[in-house]
Amino acid sequence: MQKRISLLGVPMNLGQIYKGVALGPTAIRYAGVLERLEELHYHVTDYGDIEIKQVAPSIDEVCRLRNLDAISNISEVVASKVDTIVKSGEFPLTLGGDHSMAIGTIAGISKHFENLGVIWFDAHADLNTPETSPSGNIHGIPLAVNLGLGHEKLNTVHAYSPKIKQENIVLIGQRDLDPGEKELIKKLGIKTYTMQDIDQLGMRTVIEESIAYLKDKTDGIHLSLDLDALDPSETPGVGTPVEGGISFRESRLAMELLSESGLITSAEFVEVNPLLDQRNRTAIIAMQLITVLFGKKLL
Ligand SMILES: NC(=[NH2+])NCCC[C@H](N)C(=O)O
Ligand SMILES: [Mn+2]
Ligand SMILES: [Mn+2]
Repeated sequence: MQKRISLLGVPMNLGQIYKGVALGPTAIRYAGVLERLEELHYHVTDYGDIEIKQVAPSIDEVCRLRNLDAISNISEVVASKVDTIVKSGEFPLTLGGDHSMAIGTIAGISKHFENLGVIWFDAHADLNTPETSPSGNIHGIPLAVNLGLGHEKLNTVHAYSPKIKQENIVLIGQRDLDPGEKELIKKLGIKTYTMQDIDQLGMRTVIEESIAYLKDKTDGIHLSLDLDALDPSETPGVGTPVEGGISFRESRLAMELLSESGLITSAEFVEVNPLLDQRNRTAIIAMQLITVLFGKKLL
């Protein structure tokens, strides 16, 4: 992995209903992420947080998505910033913020790759479309948007679409899929390791198979890690917790294997909400997973 990292906070909270997720980047910084990465001899440039102006909550009259225009505008800003970071040759490490930020991050990153792979580590698939979304919350649709299946105003962020191909995606950790998402996964044949698959195969096999699946057909892999992939007993500070999740130790193993593969070219850690957390535990776990992804060993 590269020795230069760019850290960028995206305090996005318009993709769901809990405001506290805007404090996620700050909480992960307080957990010491910058210092820990420097101890691992990375040169870290901290670009601070993207400015997110708070807007009056809105619901689009036609498609029922919440805060559509605001998220579309912010995604453009995020995409440009991340694009600049990738151009500079540094590793983009973004901290969230709700998962709707992945509309902007992947828009900025994927432009630089022919075939960007994406590992979506999440209790959810975030593959709803405006038609299938049960909530109208845009954090439930970013992966579909990146496939070009979202709303026009989101699909066209950074002036190209689609951002990624269905065969370059691996989903890991799912246990709460809406009916429309299940249909889409089957229709598109998206590689998916639900919690049942993780229990059957073990995390080592899941990650080894994921790497084997993506390795030859992609020229970079983005890790999009939603902290709600982990079990809420270990990461309670998330807005949409789902029981029966991945343990911290399995997650750490996953990060270790991804680190050793040397294939990860960008990463984001999202959905940390300190107002729903206990003693900053969720941010601390995010920080620990980040350090393992960047090569930290226990001995
Ligand atoms: N990034 C997340 N935590 N997404 C949760 C999505 C929940 C649900 N599937 C929805 O569309 O509303
Ligand atoms: Mn999730
Ligand atoms: Mn998510």
